[in-house]
Amino acid sequence: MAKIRLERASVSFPVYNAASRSLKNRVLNVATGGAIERRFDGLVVVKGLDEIDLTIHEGERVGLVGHNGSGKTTLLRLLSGIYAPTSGSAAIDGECVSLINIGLGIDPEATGRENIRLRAVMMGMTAKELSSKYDEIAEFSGLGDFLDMPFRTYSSGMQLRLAFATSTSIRPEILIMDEWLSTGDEDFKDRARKRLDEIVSSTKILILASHSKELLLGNCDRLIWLEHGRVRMDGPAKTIADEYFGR
Ligand SMILES: Nc1ncnc2c1ncn2[C@@H]1O[C@H](COP(=O)(O)OP(=O)(O)OP(=O)(O)O)[C@@H](O)[C@H]1O
Repeated sequence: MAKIRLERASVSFPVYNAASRSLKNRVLNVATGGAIERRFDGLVVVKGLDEIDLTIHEGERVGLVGHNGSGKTTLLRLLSGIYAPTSGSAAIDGECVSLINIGLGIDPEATGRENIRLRAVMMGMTAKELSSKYDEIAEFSGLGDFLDMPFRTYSSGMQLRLAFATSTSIRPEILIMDEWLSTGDEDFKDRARKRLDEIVSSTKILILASHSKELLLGNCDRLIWLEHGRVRMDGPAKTIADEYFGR
């Protein structure tokens, strides 16, 4: 069973060149950002996430909302295994794929074909899995002969096609997203939307951070409202969306 469990999980960022003398130990009176603190040894740290307790079970579709800097991306990165908690614990059970940065692992000098392989390895695909999916990825990209050209020669839409085709080729148990990837020309947009719907509906756990009420209500049944790196509210999507966005 896929499952996520965070216990008092914090992620803090040390900032070595902060103009720390100007930092007042003020109460948080702005909506944005995590808490900025000066540690006992004088170092300034930003608390991206502050002692989060969270359990997500198989079958849940969870949306993250919150103002800029409230900790959404930090939480997605923690759940994807990009960050480890600086204190507390994070147990992620299940094969997890993050579509947060689909360009990760791309080498601009390598060809499209080589980049499909690079990205696949980064996503944890085995050689056998890749060989069974390779032709489908190449075809979905619609890049034809350009697959033998270096990635740097691609237009931005072509770059996206390749990264998207590769990143959405597996069906993970846990899917992590922060935007609906649907750029590209009309033809690709349509196909991309369909493929994304497929991967979203087959995943056992979805975590989606967004500022769009429509997107969140359309895809999530539970919403978590983050504020200053803490959970402000957690509950049924509609209830929390009404509170956060207003009715
Ligand atoms: N690499 C970093 N170094 C220092 N501070 C960071 C770093 N990454 C994030 N933070 C801080 O952690 C806090 C949470 O940031 P995060 O990116 O998680 O917010 P967010 O909710 O995704 O915001 P947005 O909606 O603007 O994308 C912010 O105060 C930010 O300044």
